[in-house]
Amino acid sequence: MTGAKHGTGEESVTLDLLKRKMDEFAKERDWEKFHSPRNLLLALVGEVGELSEIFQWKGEVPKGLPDWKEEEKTHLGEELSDVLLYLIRLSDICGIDLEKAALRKIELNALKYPANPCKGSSDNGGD
Ligand SMILES: Nc1ccn([C@H]2C[C@H](O)[C@@H](COP(=O)(O)OP(=O)(O)OP(=O)(O)O)O2)c(=O)n1
Repeated sequence: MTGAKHGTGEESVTLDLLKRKMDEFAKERDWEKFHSPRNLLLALVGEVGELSEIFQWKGEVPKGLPDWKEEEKTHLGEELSDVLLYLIRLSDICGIDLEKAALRKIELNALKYPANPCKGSSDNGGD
């Protein structure tokens, strides 16, 4: 599996690269039969639960998590990754181009929430 390079010898990470790696992972294990839309959605929600547990009962935490131990941050990175990977896989299995859909959604968000009236206010009149 190859991805674009930036001359550093390291693959540049894109949603497409992660999508292909997840596809390869499932194929190598003959797990495609388990990666149905519903199963993937439930797996995604389960991982969101595991992500939530990390923050559970901690109260508000400062940005950058300055007081967290390295292993806590590593664990956080793992759970964030599980959520991302299942989301990418779910999108792929549903035939959704997530890169395109997300860019389009950002454009729609900007139309719905024009910068000037919304600036500095979270009471933006959205749904
Ligand atoms: N049928 C499966 C099982 C796992 N994975 C991949 C996607 C996730 O990135 C990760 C999830 O693995 P686990 O279910 O073992 O979950 P955790 O890694 O969170 O382990 P645990 O729940 O023990 O903390 O593995 C997958 O693609 N398809």
